[in-house]
Amino acid sequence: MKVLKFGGTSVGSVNSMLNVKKIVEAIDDKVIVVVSALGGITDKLIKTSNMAASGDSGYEKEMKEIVNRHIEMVYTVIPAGEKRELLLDCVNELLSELKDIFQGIYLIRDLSPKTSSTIVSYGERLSSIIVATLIDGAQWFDSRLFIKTEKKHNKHILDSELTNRLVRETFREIPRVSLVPGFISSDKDTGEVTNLGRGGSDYTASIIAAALDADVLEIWTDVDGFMTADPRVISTAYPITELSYVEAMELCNFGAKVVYPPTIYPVCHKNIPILIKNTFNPDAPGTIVKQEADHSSKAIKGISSINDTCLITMTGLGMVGVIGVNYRIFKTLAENGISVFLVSQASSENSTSIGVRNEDAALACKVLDEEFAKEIEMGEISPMKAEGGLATVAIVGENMKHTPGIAGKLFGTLGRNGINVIACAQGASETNISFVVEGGSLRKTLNVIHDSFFLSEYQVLNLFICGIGTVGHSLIDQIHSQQERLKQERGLNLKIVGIANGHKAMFTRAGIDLTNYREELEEKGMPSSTQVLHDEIIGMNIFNSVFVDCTASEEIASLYKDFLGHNISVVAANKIAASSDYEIYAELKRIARHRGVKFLFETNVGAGLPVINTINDLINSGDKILKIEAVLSGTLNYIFNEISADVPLSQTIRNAKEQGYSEPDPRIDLSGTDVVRKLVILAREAGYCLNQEDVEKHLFIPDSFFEGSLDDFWRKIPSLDADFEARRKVLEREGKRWRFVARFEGGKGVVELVEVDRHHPFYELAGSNNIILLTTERYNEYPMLIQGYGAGASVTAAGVFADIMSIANI
Ligand SMILES: NC(=O)C1=CN([C@@H]2O[C@H](COP(=O)(O)OP(=O)(O)OC[C@H]3O[C@@H](n4cnc5c(N)ncnc54)[C@H](OP(=O)(O)O)[C@@H]3O)[C@@H](O)[C@H]2O)C=CC1
Ligand SMILES: N[C@@H](CC=O)C(=O)O
Repeated sequence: MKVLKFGGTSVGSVNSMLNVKKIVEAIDDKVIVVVSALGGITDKLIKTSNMAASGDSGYEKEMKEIVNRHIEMVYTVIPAGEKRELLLDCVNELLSELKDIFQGIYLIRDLSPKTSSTIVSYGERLSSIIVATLIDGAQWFDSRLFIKTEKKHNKHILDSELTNRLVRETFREIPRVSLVPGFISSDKDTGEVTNLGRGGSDYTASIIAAALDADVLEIWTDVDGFMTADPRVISTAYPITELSYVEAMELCNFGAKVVYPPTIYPVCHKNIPILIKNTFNPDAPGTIVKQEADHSSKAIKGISSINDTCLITMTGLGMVGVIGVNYRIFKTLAENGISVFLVSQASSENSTSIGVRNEDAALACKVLDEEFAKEIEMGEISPMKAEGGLATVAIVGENMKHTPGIAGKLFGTLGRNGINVIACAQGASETNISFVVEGGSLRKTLNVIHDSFFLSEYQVLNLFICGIGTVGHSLIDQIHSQQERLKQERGLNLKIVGIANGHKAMFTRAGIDLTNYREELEEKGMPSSTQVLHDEIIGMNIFNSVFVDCTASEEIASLYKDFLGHNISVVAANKIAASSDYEIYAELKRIARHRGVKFLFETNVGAGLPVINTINDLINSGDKILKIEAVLSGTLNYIFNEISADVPLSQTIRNAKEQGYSEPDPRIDLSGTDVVRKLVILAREAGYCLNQEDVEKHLFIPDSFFEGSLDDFWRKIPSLDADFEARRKVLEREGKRWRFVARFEGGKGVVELVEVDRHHPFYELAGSNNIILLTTERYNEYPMLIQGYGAGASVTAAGVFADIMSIANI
């Protein structure tokens, strides 16, 4: 025998009603069907009662709507004929009783709890007779006759013993289909109508299932079962196939409103499984709740949350070692009907925090301040401190028991994403870890935990790409072409959630489709500005996020500090920050370390060559960099390799720009600034404190060429062509080549144009290549040499990509 319960949404519309009929009639076994009121009717009954009691004649309109809803339902789901007429008689009679009760309330302006209970009972009484008529051969039973309550502490509590006996007597002979109104009951002494509380229809079904030893209790609702997290917040949440009774209890007690919490106990006691099914998607497997749920699966089964938390904290040295303080706190709160859902006490006993709903906070503080008035007056305890606008999150799962590292993983993940845990609690049962965070962090918190505990086969990195020129565009292309492979083979979901250039910016949590991102940015992007980027990226408060700077902008570099401070890693092709004032460089590194995020800029020197990582590896293993000698400018090396009798200096500069080697403003390369920046960065990474102004520069283009605008520069530069050609010829005759060399030794840096002969290691350096010679304590007689492409779109983008991958750490 099965007990099926259909909730308000399942009997709320014509289609869902017909689904209920189909589901029940398809069952071969005997079945007891418990139904709630038509969706929304209980709320409407309460609202209409309150209106009538307050003398608002608008109650009549509400009543009319209640009447119409039921009559229309009868006309649409029950075919014309004798059955419908009989049903209409019953429905009209109930509705007319209800109308009279409302009128009475309106006249005397009084609404007693007893009348309220009577009124809400009409919802289930009406819905159940409609469904009983709809389902072929169904027999209707009045649950007020066998679900009995007694009054305790001013509340109507189920009398289990009496109810069980009456249920067994009522269903001594179980018809093929029985129809029972859920939620409603009656007082065992007075016979007055009572109820089992909002959501009580689940409980009715569970009581009947347990009393009659049903094979299964099926709860038919409007979702596919218990979900791993709130699907309105977590788009990747999915139904949980199996839960133990304890796990289900933990989840539904705390946020997940799939089942009314008291429902679990009666069936758990009898070891009857609960199957949660979706009336609107009956083919979905749903969630099965039973004694022993699958232990081989993930450590946590679900995440629940309440975005309505106020933390009340009581502190004071006067609490330390004093017996009975907690007893007084909970007694006082209980006496005032305040429910506490989280308790956290320091082992020093000098502070206790309790989580209550925001609406209860003022009263809780007041009654506790009164209870501890003496201690507060003596200064032994401080007045209660209430911190509202918080959210409580719980992770639940029986597999957490005796599994080390779950709390570590949880709090580590939260910390890395800059989520501050205000209070936490874990019971010794180890099936639930609850913690409190700022309300504004709830979405990020749920995403972070869901991603790390449920989607671990797909680690997500959320990328904001700023700058889509030579490097940025190539990077996006590379990511686009590797996205699927990384997902399948490496379990990494690289999601670009923001793209910006100097004019437009676009952001989306779901990830940008990279096929036509340029057109989309142009058409749909919002105007871009440093402030917009700052506010949008921090405002999105998205987990595992990385800001990728492919601009050469000083303003964009000035954002890193705030991004790192908000736990957003930074990957920069832009050299401005790492080569700016030493204090800024050091502070950015400090913030990144402190926040547990990364500030990476490998491509700042030698594009995709592993220069900075190599220096870091040498230093970390105890080596010391004694000397750096290098050609660090791809542009300048290209120019000095390309210049010839046919290709003058000015043309080589234009060619370097076209090849994507030079800076957005090539004067940065030609003035030696780019190389100075690189040398400063290398020296700093090698452990020296060097600033750009400390580097000695011997340039080959007069300073006057860098004055004025970029257009002025392009106009003036051909005037140097003849002189350079004359000097080049002399050099050629001598069998030498120009190399722009950067040197750092003994704390001093120099950049200069050097004429090298064929014996020099830099002589053969082709194209835009870079070369770096590192003399260290270990690599002394024979320095370490790193050589290869030192500029260009694809190699630089690949270097940025490698930095991103090292954040993913896979
Ligand atoms: N090219 C190379 O070989 C290497 C380059 N780098 C570094 O990479 C960076 C990018 O170089 P590259 O791709 O060649 O430069 P590009 O000039 O080709 O591209 C720069 C991009 O940055 C955007 N941008 C500029 N200012 C802003 C701003 N304030 N806000 C948002 N976006 C902005 C530009 O947008 P818009 O077009 O709208 O102005 C453009 O999309 C530089 O810092 C460079 O030093 C590092 C190693 C090698
Ligand atoms: N403009 C730079 C590009 C790499 O940093 C260069 O020419 O080396």
